[in-house]
Amino acid sequence: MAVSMSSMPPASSIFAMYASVSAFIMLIQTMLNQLVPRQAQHYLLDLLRRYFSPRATRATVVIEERDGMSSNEVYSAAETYLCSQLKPDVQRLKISKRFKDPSLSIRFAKCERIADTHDGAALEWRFVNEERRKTSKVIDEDTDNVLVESEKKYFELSFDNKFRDKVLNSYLPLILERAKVIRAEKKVVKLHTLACAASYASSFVWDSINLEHPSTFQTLAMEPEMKQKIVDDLDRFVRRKEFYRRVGRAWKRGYLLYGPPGTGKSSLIAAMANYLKFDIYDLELTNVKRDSDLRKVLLRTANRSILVIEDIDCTVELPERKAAAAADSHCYRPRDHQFTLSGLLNFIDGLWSSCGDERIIVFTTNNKDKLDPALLRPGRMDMHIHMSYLTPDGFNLLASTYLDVQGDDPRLSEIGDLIKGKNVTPAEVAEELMKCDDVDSSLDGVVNFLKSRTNNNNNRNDGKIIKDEGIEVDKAKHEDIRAKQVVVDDIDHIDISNVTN
Ligand SMILES: Nc1ncnc2c1ncn2[C@@H]1O[C@H](COP(=O)(O)OP(=O)(O)OP(=O)(O)O)[C@@H](O)[C@H]1O
Ligand SMILES: [Mg+2]
Repeated sequence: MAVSMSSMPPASSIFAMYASVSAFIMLIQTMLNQLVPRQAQHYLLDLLRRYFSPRATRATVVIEERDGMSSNEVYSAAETYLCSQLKPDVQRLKISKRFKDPSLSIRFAKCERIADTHDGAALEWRFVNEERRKTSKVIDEDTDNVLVESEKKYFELSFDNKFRDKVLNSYLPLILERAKVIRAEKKVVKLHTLACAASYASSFVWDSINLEHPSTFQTLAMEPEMKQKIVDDLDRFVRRKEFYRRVGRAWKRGYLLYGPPGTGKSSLIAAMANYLKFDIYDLELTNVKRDSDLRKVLLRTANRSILVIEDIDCTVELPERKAAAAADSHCYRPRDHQFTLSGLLNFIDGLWSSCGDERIIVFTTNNKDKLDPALLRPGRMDMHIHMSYLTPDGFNLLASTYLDVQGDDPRLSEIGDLIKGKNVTPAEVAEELMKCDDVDSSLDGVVNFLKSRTNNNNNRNDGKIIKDEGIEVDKAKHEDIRAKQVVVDDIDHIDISNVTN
């Protein structure tokens, strides 16, 4: 962004001003000819000209599309802001829409002038699109994409020079904020997963698709107070930019979600992303072999995003934990990886989080008691959230979203009583609710399902439990894990002791 001065008062007043200044200087020159030596005359006249020449009254800010090889945030914010409040005199626009994008993307197609006002200041924007004779290739630092530039685009923002401070210190920051809000409203949340780019040996790229997960806080069956605490915590986090800066902390927040399979951990992550409109980076650690690779992939994640590491107890092995993990976990996978949990945590706590803003990190586990203490120590994960088996309140919510049956229906209280004391997951009950279209049959199905389950255990008739990823686990071993979880769950229903207010 460059600020330039130009003298642009009305033509008549410029003429009048110059005429009187010139006459005055000529008079002085005549006097000087008689009084002052010739060498000193030049110096004095130069001083006088500078002093009396008219001052610049207009300032122009130039905002180019690119700043070197990076894209210019101010340019993109100005484009978003100005296109969001198009005036009828804008003559030509570019409209596009990618499949699945919810709304149209609008850009200027040719040079345009747009007027705006801010706090008493009249502002004039000019969009300029200059064709280039020669195309040039640049690599976008933000996206690593190769861009072919055949045109130069920039905005010029002109205003009376007396409003210079107002424009730089309040108008442009306001436009950055407005653009952020407009983009957030329109934003399609993306899910990024790691892919190994064949063309760059051992380098990783994030592949992205639109996040189609429809989970929201409204559809999530959880204790209402717990849900509210999470929503409040997210709200507080995103509005506390200044707070984090003031106390010298990286603007990041960590959540540990723990609980049995099918209780909604992944659904909660999707609900968080949909609520905040933050992209998700799903980091599958088994794909990463070294600490250095991990750093590279983390540094390629964007701000306002959620980094998710699922099943952290299974994917990060510490040497001393290998034996125990091999003995009693279904998900132990031998690996030759040269990175460590402490490497991951140090990087997340240190460099990575300090070079970005609004970062959320979520770890999930089915076995909180198997986690390394380094992950659980105070200050590491800000909030520990227990995703529990289904409760009567949770069932009411499922009945309302799946069947449109409300809480005052007498059949719900019967089901609520059956649910108390039984370890059934929301996923299991949701499956029952999906079996038929008819409300009565669905509720009968849930009642039969619940009656078939004995209190507080997960007996199934086949003696085996099929877990995620198709791995079969002995029922006895699984129940041993569940039993431990029940004890842990009772203690740590929800731990928000480290939540800073
Ligand atoms: N709390 C919940 N509220 C609403 N639906 C839920 C909830 N928990 C689970 N479900 C339903 O069950 C499905 C599976 O849940 P989800 O994948 O979120 O569980 P999870 O805890 O992540 O399981 P895992 O530990 O196996 O990864 C969801 O798609 C959703 O339909
Ligand atoms: Mg999951």
